[in-house]
Amino acid sequence: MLQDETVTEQLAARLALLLPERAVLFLQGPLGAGKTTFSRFLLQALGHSGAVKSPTYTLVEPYMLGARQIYHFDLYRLTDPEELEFIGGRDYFSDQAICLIEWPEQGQGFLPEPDLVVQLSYQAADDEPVRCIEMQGQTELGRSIVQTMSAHD
Ligand SMILES: Nc1ncnc2c1ncn2[C@@H]1O[C@H](COP(=O)(O)OP(=O)(O)OP(=O)(O)O)[C@@H](O)[C@H]1O
Repeated sequence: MLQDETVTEQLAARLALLLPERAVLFLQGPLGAGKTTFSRFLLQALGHSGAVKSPTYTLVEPYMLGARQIYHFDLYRLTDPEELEFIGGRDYFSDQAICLIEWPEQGQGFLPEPDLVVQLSYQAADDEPVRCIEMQGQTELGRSIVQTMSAHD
């Protein structure tokens, strides 16, 4: 699916409506593909107002939105997945929370199975950047989210 910011915002808003209190989302794609932008739109759709801090240095940024706990991870700077242990990773993942995880490849072996993989890609074509977002459901929850979203495409 081709994406500009408005389409990305709408997609994130639709996804937000379908997320239960506990879900694990992997946000994958190369540098600059739009992972943080997608996270920002999703957090805003879940009720966050104001800036979204990039958790590149802190690894994780927590949000309490209404009754919902959300953890936004950026694991780009993780050199060893075991570092997640030191920041209390297992507690985050066992919580009743929505975990948005950028660069999940860096946490391999330590992260829970994702419900949904959001794959973002970016290509420069004739000066016009072309962005795509694909969603893949990996659990029953993830598959039902993808099915519901595709039904309204
Ligand atoms: N759907 C979109 N439409 C237009 N511009 C976008 C879109 N998504 C992201 N951008 C722009 O692309 C740039 C990179 O986006 P972003 O920081 O979200 O990428 P990222 O994948 O998180 O990068 P990194 O891996 O470096 O953290 C930003 O300038 C952002 O405004």
